[in-house]
Amino acid sequence: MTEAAEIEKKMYLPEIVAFHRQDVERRKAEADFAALELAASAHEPRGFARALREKAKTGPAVIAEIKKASPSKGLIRENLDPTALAIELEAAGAAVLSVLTDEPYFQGSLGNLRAARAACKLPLLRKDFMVDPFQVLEARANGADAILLIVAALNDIELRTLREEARRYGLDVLCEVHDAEEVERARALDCECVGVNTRDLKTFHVSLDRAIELSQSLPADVIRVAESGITGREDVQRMRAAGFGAFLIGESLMRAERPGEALKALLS
Ligand SMILES: O=P(O)(O)OC[C@@H](O)[C@@H](O)c1c[nH]c2ccccc12
Repeated sequence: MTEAAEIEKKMYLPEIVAFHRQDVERRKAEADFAALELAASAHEPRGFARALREKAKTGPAVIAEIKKASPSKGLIRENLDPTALAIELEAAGAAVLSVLTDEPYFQGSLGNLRAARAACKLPLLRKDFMVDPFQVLEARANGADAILLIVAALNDIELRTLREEARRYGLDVLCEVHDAEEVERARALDCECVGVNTRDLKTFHVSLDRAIELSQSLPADVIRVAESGITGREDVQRMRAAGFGAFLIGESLMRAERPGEALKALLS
């Protein structure tokens, strides 16, 4: 079997989502809801979409992602220090940050989210597989300003429920799509940001061209985010010319010895 066929057979997304559906039940059973609500109301959301929109007026708005590992790439950055990274990426000109909080597949944590929040003033995206409204409360309680909704992972009722919950908690939504049908399903949700993932989460195949094609059909009034596989200034410039205002960049920053310098080079 070819490597691509091997990966395709594994179908990571359904496996990851199934894990989170179970895990969230366990966490809910153990949760102190009063304490979470208190922590959530103590966090004043920093305005994720607003920061992206502002930055996109004058140049590429980068969502710099703090990510230690991934199912497709394995370990990306050993000894990942969310505090140092948040400081460095803020100084280098990131518009906002994305922090992986999935533990088993991306080696992230809610602790990393809290550390990033304490270390910088940038708005933060909780990057995880949201399947239950409980995770929205958890997101705000741990300092997130936005959540990710992956259209491929959820049915329309779940999407609507999670979107409403985000609104209730004052969090913005980055809605992730990767084909025309998903764009249509996303339209009804009226999210602040729509991200086209150039990486198909079922096969891990990356295609910037396909994302560029899809950018034409995105709703006009949203912040258009190009996600994944962006490695250089040329990629950013090409995607920007195609109508993307914001860029979600993880691996190419996390592999750099000095992620701040790598970000500055991307923005130069
Ligand atoms: O590391 P990259 O190729 O620059 O990609 C970042 C981001 O787009 C990617 O991590 C991502 C996009 N959608 C996701 C959903 C879940 C977890 C991770 C992701």
